Amino acid sequence: MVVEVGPGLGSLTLALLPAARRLYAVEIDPRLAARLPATVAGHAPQHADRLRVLAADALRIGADAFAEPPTALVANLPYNVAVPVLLHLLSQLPTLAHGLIMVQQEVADRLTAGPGSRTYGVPSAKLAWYAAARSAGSVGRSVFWPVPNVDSGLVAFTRHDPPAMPAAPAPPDEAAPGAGAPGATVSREAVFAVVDAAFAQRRKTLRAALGRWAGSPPRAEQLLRSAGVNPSARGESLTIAEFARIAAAAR
Ligand SMILES: C[S@@+](CC[C@H](N)C(=O)[O-])C[C@H]1O[C@@H](n2cnc3c(N)ncnc32)[C@H](O)[C@@H]1O
Repeated sequence: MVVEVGPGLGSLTLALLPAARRLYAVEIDPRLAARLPATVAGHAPQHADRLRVLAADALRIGADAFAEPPTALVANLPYNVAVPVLLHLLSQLPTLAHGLIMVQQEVADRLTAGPGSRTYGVPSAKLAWYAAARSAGSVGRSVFWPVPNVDSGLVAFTRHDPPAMPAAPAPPDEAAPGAGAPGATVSREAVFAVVDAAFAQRRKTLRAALGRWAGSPPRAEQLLRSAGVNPSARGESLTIAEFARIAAAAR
């Protein structure tokens, strides 16, 4: 059960159909969406019954649009909305277990970067909440016509469970109630709010960058300590598990 976002004229669609039991092609342009069945009927008639075209915006689509739960995303993602589309689909389609996407090379670098890397940021940390991602190669601009002014990169991902909350390392009098308790859960929205705040001012220490989010820098420092995170660190050095611990400390 494959989802392809932005099939356009259908060149990738035609390559995917032999390998997919069902292919949901999500295309925002109604003229391109309307042409796709005829393209497939003309070039791959033996697989035409596998295709389902959804004339829709991938940024707004939900699980109810799919008659069968999709398990894989394979797409040459529209470059201007690649990250929001990827994160939206991972949030809306819990059955999406893995995928291979082509995006602009800079975006591929950001999606696959780990903590401490210059390119590690909001897309890397948020994707890490959902999945393990790795670079799966690069595609030079010269293979496209017209030649674009960017290179492209392939990103492969495999969904994993969100980080588990470990026991709070701080003494009980410093810890917020319930912070970091074993097995405790924290919402994705709460974790992503910490990620957004930390990277909004990525050059600042977490104590300063999270000041507004926490209410004040001293309160941010208190929460960071109870989460076992150095208040002098910067967001770019934190794993998604550490962001989750900070969010848990604030509950
Ligand atoms: C980079 S082209 C890819 C075309 C084709 N997949 C290929 O590999 O040659 C982007 C395609 O995504 C579509 N698109 C752009 N934004 C979209 C969105 N939010 N939801 C669904 N499709 C979108 C465009 O209409 C276009 O067909």
